[in-house]
Amino acid sequence: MVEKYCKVILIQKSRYIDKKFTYKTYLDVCLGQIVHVPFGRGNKQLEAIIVEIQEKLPCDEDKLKEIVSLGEKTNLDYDKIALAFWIRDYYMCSYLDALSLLYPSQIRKGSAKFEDFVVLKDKLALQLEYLDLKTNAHVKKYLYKLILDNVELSRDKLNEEFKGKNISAYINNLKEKEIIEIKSSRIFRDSSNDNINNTTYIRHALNKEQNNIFEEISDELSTKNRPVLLKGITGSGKTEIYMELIDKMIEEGKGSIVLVPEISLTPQTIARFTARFKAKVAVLHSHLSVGQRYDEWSKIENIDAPVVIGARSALFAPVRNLGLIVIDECHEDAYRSELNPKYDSVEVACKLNELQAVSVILGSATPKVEQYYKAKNKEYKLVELSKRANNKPLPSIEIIDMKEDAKLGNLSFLSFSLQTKISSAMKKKEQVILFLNRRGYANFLSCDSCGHVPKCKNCDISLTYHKKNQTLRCHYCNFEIPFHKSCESCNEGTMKDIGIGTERIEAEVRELFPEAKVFRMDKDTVSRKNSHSEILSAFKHTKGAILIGTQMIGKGLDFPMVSLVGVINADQGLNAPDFRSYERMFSLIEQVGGRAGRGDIDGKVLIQTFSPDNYVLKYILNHDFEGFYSEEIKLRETFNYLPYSNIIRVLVSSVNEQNAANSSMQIKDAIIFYLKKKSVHNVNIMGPFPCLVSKIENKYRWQILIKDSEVEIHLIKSIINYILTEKRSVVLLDNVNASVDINPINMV
Ligand SMILES: Nc1ncnc2c1ncn2[C@@H]1O[C@H](COP(=O)(O)OP(=O)(O)OP(=O)(O)O)[C@@H](O)[C@H]1O
Ligand SMILES: [Zn+2]
Repeated sequence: MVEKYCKVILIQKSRYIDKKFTYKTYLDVCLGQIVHVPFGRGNKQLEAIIVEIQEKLPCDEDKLKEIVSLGEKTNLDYDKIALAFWIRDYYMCSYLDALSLLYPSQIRKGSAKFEDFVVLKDKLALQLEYLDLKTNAHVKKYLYKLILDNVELSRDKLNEEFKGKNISAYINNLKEKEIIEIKSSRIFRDSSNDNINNTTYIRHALNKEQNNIFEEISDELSTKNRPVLLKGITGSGKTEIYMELIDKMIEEGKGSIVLVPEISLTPQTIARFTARFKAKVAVLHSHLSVGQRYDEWSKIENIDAPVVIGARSALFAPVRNLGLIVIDECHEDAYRSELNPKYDSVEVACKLNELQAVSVILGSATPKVEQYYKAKNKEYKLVELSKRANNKPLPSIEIIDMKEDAKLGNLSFLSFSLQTKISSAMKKKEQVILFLNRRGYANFLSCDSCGHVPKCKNCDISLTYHKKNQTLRCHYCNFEIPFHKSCESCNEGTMKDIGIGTERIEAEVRELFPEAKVFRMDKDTVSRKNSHSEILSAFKHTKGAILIGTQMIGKGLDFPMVSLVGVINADQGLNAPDFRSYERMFSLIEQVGGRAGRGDIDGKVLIQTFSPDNYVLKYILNHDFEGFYSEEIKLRETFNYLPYSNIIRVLVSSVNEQNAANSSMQIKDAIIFYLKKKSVHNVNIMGPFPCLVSKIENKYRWQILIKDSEVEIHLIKSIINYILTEKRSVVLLDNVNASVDINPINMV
């Protein structure tokens, strides 16, 4: 028997043993297989995944231990393992975290479901038995009839049908006589969404502009195959082009993956795909049970040229012969994981393009500045759709200075102008969308006597007032306390509400427009399964309706009756300490505004602001992405932000504040020490300092920010990696955790 040498990754959470270990074996192993290995001095048996197999003895390894036994085989092949290793290096996570993306523990835990079926073997014999039955043998008669009428009957369904009656004896009797047999078959758990399946879809032939773009993309994919950035204004018909490309893949026998920012927010888009590609489609919802997810995965493995639709993790679905990845609304932050590994689906997809020549299409009306920069620099192929599919113009935009309104004595959160436009839309039975990216009634409460602001007991954040439930709620950890009108701190003052949320806008709109049908869509109204699509479908079918919502309503909605979109507060989020805040403002407003005027009626967007001179608004006014980009990229260059440099954020957290602070100091010292050893002195290291939200869920949070403009990012990363694994016990005090984020989207 030949001896083989396997490098394995232990299935253990500890960062200390996040390395490849070599074992020898005489067993018949394969790559990606789970094995049991002896580990440590006590030779404790642990599970591990094989990531490399060699036939030659690695020279630096003597006295190798031997694999004890074999476990299940997985879908992890050479390509997948290579991708996981890249993810580990790039995003600085553990091997196990990276491998778990491609072989999730949920899939590991799941199992196929089997059910017993009654199968008719001898029809004639059963017919004879049936004729012999006594007239009052009702149960038996009904049972025999069912079996005669159906080729196969699920045993569970039969039990349900004959609830309370024992039919086992009858079935056993037929089995003994060899009239029927019992067969066990695999069944797939139902994971479909009724609202999605009931939608009708009309297939459009591509118009001339779409067709040109389709040809251009096809050309690129068949020759150079760089990632393609499809920049198309809202309503330009990007989705139709994706579908045409997918059709092409199917013809070639290749599978496709379509990523959408959030499955539940895009029922319309999913419905279009399901209606067009039918049984080829597998939808990976985020709320699938372990069993349902397991079944969807095996379905995907077994469909020829499947079309998988899902949120960011669907990128790792087990599609055989993957040909195309489409990332719709590629500017969305949702493509970035905030849990370890903190990967970015767009970057990983582009890596797949490089490693495995998978075609990648990134679609957006407002790509991220760094994405557009890559397209301009020919790293991506840039193609543009500049007209709406139905040739209608983009909605016209008006900016409302709320300071002027206040001078006129308007105390409402809706400007006079917006009120007038809403009422005219209501008279014409058109529809209106009002956008405010904050839920709840008021941002927070403050005592009018002592100024006390109720805060979360677990997080360093003020509580948001939810009027309907009369509660104060933490939007980070959901901690809740009942609302009291009088101040609990000074016992004298009264609590006043400050700022606005969607709940308050809803109340105001109902008061101002009592005739209108009002819908609200935010995290508080969509907690139930399917409630997103229920609200959207109700809105769609109601004339003269107003939909109020957070960023949830900005994605992919295509309602022809919407003539007016109101942005309640354009200034929101602009003061966040984040270099991306202008870019976010531009794309949010452009996207939400893009919901107006998609049908035959002209669209209008009203933007309320207290700072009408903000330069971003100037570009929004003319739908001028190009202008916005050229101004923004200059700022990025001046201040040395992405794409001109990378930011590495080391986040250190602990229940003990002092330990978090001290550990982050030690990490920083260690980074400087090792950089000096490499004779590197000019790295820009900021901090450590407490995060903007300095405590979440009882954990104190400190951070170090490193900007690499001069030095190779690989060097800094490898140093941090070394410190957080090899020197972990030295730099991290008790109960302290550290994680790394490359170019984080969230800096709080
Ligand atoms: N060739 C066509 N002929 C007629 N109608 C079309 C055509 N292509 C697309 N449409 C329609 O135009 C509308 C917009 O198309 P689609 O949703 O694909 O655009 P989009 O660019 O993905 O939009 P957004 O980014 O704003 O969500 C849809 O109602 C779609 O059915
Ligand atoms: Zn909290």
